[in-house]
Amino acid sequence: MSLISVRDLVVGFDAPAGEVRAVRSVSFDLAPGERMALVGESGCGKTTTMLAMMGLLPAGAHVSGQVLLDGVDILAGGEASMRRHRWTDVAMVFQGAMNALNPVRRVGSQIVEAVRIHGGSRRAGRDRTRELFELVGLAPELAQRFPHELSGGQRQRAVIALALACEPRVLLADEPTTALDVIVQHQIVQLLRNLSESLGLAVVLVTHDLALVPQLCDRAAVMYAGSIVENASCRDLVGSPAHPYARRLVEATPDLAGRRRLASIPGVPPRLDQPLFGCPFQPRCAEAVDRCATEAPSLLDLDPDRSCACHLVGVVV
Ligand SMILES: Nc1ncnc2c1ncn2[C@@H]1O[C@H](COP(=O)(O)OP(=O)(O)OP(=O)(O)O)[C@@H](O)[C@H]1O
Repeated sequence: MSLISVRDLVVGFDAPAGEVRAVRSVSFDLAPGERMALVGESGCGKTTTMLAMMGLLPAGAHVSGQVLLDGVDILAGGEASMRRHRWTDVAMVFQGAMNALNPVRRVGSQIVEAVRIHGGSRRAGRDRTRELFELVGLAPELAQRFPHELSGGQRQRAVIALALACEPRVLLADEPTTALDVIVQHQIVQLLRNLSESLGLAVVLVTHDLALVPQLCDRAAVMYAGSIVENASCRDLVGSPAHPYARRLVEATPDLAGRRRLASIPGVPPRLDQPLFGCPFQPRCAEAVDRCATEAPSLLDLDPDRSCACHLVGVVV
């Protein structure tokens, strides 16, 4: 059985011009220790999906669908149920988290506090901090430092340690390497991989940088305008992307495109506060046919390991 399954997740936000439908029926499953990426351009609904899984959407958000943990829908029980599972079962490293540590408190004390909030003693918090620092590759004495006394990479390790304080089974990592140089990026990705392997931690990596994905993940779901348009193993997605948008993403990623000519993706994603007709990628798709403008494609299985939402895939691509 899956550890965590997202089923038909829909999220809308009230906005002056009408409801912003940020997530449109997203579904995926994650087994213990599995690592999946959620990839796509800015604004396609990646962060909103993660916040919904944490029960941390802002007021005014409408959510439907299910988040099944061990087969039980944790969304259905409202905030009380989310509070039981947040941090202890599902934890998140937020976008820009390196700046999210409390600047006036020593790093170690922030982890002690997290353990205490969840019922542990101060002593247990200190022991856990030592354990976590070792786990994320930080020298124990760094626990006494303030966040500004750490390097960017050390801060991100501390943020990951904080997220792991209550031994979650699922870690949602939202752009965890943004603002880090390439070498440190690689180290953080390596750390997440080691943690996943040694702890059996399931990881969702949210990123717009497809080049990072094969370094960490087994599979990737490509999101466009609030929907998953392709879900495949990293090897298939990078080696032979099926959806035209996924192909453009691969071509637009220097490290993956190799010596291939780099192509940018012309046009912009559709507004999410307007009704969408047909395939949302159709206005930007060089291969679109008449049907694409009027009929929304469903996400269909191409084989047991890959699904894709495109009228052309499996026909003439
Ligand atoms: N609180 C909110 N109120 C209204 N609209 C919102 C709110 N939060 C997000 N949105 C909109 O929802 C859509 C999806 O945003 P989201 O942040 O999930 O995308 P993303 O793929 O994570 O992008 P990024 O990589 O830039 O974070 C965007 O159009 C965004 O403007």
